[in-house]
Formats: sequence, C-alpha cells, structure tokens
Amino acid sequence: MNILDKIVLRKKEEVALAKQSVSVKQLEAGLHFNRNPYVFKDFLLDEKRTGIIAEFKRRSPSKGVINDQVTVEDVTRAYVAAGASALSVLTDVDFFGGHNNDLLAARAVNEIPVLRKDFMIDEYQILEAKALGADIILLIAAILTPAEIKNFSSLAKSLGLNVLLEVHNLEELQRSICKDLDAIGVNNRNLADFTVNIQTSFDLVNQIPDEFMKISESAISAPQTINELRAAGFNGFLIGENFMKTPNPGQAMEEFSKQLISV
Ligand SMILES: O=P(O)(O)OC[C@@H](O)[C@@H](O)c1c[nH]c2ccccc12
Repeated sequence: MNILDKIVLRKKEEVALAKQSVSVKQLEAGLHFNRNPYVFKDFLLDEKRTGIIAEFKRRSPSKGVINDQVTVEDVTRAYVAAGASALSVLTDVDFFGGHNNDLLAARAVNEIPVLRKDFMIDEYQILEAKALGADIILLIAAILTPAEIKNFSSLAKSLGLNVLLEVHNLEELQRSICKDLDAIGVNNRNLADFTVNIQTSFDLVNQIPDEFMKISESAISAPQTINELRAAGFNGFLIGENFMKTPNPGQAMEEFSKQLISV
C-alpha cells in the first residue's frame, strides 16, 4: 500500500471518530460557522501581495520533523507581514503533526484567506472546515471520484468557501474539473511516492481553463522559480518546507520575497 492509501484509510477512522464526538448540529453552532469567508481570488490578484500561499507544516511523511520549535501564531502573522496572499494550515494529526486548533489559532490572528490543508474524504470535514474558520478547502483529485469532487465543491460553495482542486497529471485534471472550483493547483510532488518535479506545473498550466486561478504547489525553493511560474501563467505559489525548515519561517519568506519580480 502506498502512503496516500494509508493516509486515506486512517482518515476514514479519524472522521468516524470525529462524527461521534461532535455532531453536525454542534458544528453548525460553532464560532465561525456563520462568518463570510474571504474571496481567495481577490487576495491572489492583489498586486500588493506576493501570490504566495504560505504553509504552516511541522512535519511530513517524506521529510519527518521539519520544525517543531515555532508557534502557529508567530509564523502565520509573520507570513502575512511578508506579503502572503493566503495561509495554508495542515490539520492532519498523524502524518503532518497538525491539529484543528492550529487552524483556529491562525484564524484568530490573521485577516487573509486560510486554507484547511487536509485530506477531505467526507462532507463532514467541509462543515468542520467552515466551523474552524477556514476560507478555502482542498480537494485532492487522486483520492476522490469525479462525483465526490462535484458534490464536495458544491457543498463548499453553498457555505461560501473557496475550493482548490489539486491535480498531479492531465488525466486527473480532465476527469475532475467542474464548475464550482475556484482554483486548480498542480502538485509538483507525487503524493503516492514523494518524487518532485517542477516541470509538472509547466506541462499542465496551459491545460487549465483561464476561468480558474492557477496554483503551483510544492518543492518551490527559489524566487526565480516563482518568476518563471508567473510568466507561464500561474497566479499562486504554495510553499511550506522552504520556509518552515528555517528557525524563523516568516523572516525566510521576507528575504525570499525581496527577490520576486513584482507584478
Ligand atoms: O513543503 P512544500 O514542498 O513547499 O509543499 C507545500 C504543499 O504544497 C504540500 O505540503 C502539499 C501539497 N498538497 C498537499 C496535500 C496534503 C498535504 C500536503 C500537501
């Protein structure tokens, strides 16, 4: 079994447990359930920002511990100060060392869109994302059927959430595309075997219809790469490890951003 299959199996157990401890009614009564999410596109296209979706990631199955010395509040605030267009916060516990409380903490101290970075396999998690104060959910084409993508994105839209669909190849893109998506992300990392290749983004960018925001995800470690990805048509750039592996991720992003060609 590959790692993605393991994650999905575990996620099913986790969601079953969550459903037992917090009912949908309780989620709907949650602190943030009725807030109006930020519009992802507006922040990506804001010329005063960098287009970077800056991720808080303590560890990953491929790299082990990346950084467990920093707080989500300090890091996310510094990312915003350094020009992030959105924040990405891992809520997966077992494989990425994240927590729902990390999302709540990021929400509490920032006023830009926050992506709930997790493996969504059940509508319950979308309601949970809304209750936790997320603005954007991630749907990973590799683990969902086209029907699930359609239903999940339509539910998310009905809650005012933005939807980011993640694909890794043309086949996933073509079978998964549907009207309720806001953004399509090309993951440069193959989640099944962890190999990375930025070329994946360049190969797929022109296959993504222009009505969607285009995001390049993972393995970005040089400002020059962003300049090239932007020239190729990307509007957003999801970066985690390159910042998180340093003692001061916000400062790392600040230094990095100085070398970007402004739009
Ligand atoms: O740390 P990186 O290589 O900059 O990658 C960030 C982000 O793209 C990556 O964490 C990611 C992309 N898609 C995911 C799906 C689930 C968990 C994590 C991810």
